[in-house]
Amino acid sequence: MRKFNFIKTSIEGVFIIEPTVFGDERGYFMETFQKNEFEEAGINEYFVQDNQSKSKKGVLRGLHFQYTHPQAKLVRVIKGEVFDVAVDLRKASKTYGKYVGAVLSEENKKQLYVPSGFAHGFLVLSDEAEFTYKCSDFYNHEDEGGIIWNDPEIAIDWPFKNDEIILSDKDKLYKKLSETSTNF
Ligand SMILES: Cc1cn([C@H]2C[C@H](O)[C@@H](COP(=O)(O)OP(=O)(O)O[C@H]3O[C@@H](C)C(=O)[C@@H](O)[C@H]3O)O2)c(=O)[nH]c1=O
Repeated sequence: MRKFNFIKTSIEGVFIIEPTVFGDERGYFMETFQKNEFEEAGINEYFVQDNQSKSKKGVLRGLHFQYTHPQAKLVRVIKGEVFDVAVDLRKASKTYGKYVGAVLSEENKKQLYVPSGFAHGFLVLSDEAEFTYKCSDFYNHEDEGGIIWNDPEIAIDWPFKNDEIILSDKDKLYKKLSETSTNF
């Protein structure tokens, strides 16, 4: 029996992944990652770091990447609901500068697989959200990069208005994609 449904998106290599959920009188059980099925779907990653964050409503974390140690990410929500975004930064890609957006929630249990060569970010839609993800390379502070969340050329259709959005000081300072030199 298959444990995951891999749904292709408008960007090559990005998948929405739906788990098979086994409910019973105790609650539920699901697998959240399994090497064999992911590899069959074309996702060949060796994940080396797992992260978790909690954020309040309106918090937008992103759009982040690492310049020379890019991280593929497998992301999901364990509490609440977010709008999650992956922006294609792969120079040779026919969807360069385009994005995929998906609502991920505690309820729908969907995951987003974001390959290396993407910027990633999310906006919290619920009162609070706990977010967890696997990464294919280690965090490297010196290597961190980002793109401003409201870059008009990417034109992400965030579900909240500008004045409802809470950013870190670092995320406020990022520039547009056209002013950022990446090498993916
Ligand atoms: C991301 C990260 C942060 N930190 C530390 C650095 C800092 O003191 C504190 C908070 O870091 P940040 O503000 O960068 O956290 P955050 O804004 O949540 O950064 C994350 O955003 C999402 C969208 C991603 O895709 C991730 O890859 C990562 O960039 O945690 C680590 O120690 N390891 C890590 O892997």
